[in-house]
Amino acid sequence: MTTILDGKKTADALMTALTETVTEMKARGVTPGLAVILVGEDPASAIYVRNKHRRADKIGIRSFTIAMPATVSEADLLAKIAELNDDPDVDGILVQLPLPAQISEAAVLNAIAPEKDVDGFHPVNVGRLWTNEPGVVASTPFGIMQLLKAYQIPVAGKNAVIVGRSNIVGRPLAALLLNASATVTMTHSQTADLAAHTRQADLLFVATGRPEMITEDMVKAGAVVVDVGMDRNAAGKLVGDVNFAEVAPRASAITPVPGGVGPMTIAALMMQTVELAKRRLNGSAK
Ligand SMILES: Nc1nc(=O)c2c([nH]1)NC[C@@H]1CN(c3ccc(C(=O)N[C@@H](CCC(=O)O)C(=O)O)cc3)C=[N+]21
Repeated sequence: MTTILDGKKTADALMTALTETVTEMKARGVTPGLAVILVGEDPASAIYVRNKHRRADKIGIRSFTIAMPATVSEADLLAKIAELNDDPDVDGILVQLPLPAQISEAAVLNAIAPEKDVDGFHPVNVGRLWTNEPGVVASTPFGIMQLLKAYQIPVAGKNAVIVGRSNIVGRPLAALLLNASATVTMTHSQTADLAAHTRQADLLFVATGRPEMITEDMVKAGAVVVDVGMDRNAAGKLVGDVNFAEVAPRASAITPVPGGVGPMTIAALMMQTVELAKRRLNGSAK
């Protein structure tokens, strides 16, 4: 029997608990505030923006999107970030990726104040993560760790294999798994004999953006499979990076798409926005 790792249900439960925290914070005069900057029209980003605001409204977080045209200049985007860095009502700032080609992603991520960097993409927060110091962590990997925890899936000593080395998923996930004492293998588009690696995985994480690329023969029987993909297949249906129909019967547990990692990413973002806002209650400078 395969366990379906239900991200929607798990996120709902986490958010119910968080609503209580937010209610208490508001009574003490602090409403957590999240600013999202969306440049242009990436479809995955649009889904993310919509679901984020829905979730924030439900739990009492003040969230707003600043939409900028795909043609915006880097200088204008940086000026907007500077304004949000100085806005005392904004606890978290998130710039949706990817950005259009004329804008340097590094310049933008460096411009966000590390204390407001709710995505954990600023080099200071990346450094904290890799040195296992407390800090903000990218929402998708953080959400995945919360999902494993909710299902009491052991991580320490397990062979964790990650397919995909992006800055927003693969790399920070590797750090979190390492901090949780897994034995971590990073694989990517240039890995020789990918299947030889994935077949060793007790825990397999896939974040490549290649629809249904992980097939049954690439998975060890009884593995836990976490699918970070959000792709459209040839028929236009939303699918993950894992061929669910083939792989699910072989796995001990697996995330669905949709309803797996996506809702957990949003839950993680809300949790971290509230964590950043708590500093206002404690009166520390920001
Ligand atoms: N700075 C930055 N951080 C990100 O974390 C980031 C980003 N930029 N850019 C875009 C991608 C995409 N992303 C999603 C998260 C959740 C869902 C989500 O809620 N999915 C649901 C709903 C799917 C649906 O409604 O069709 C699900 O999987 O069940 C989708 C997409 C975060 N990303």
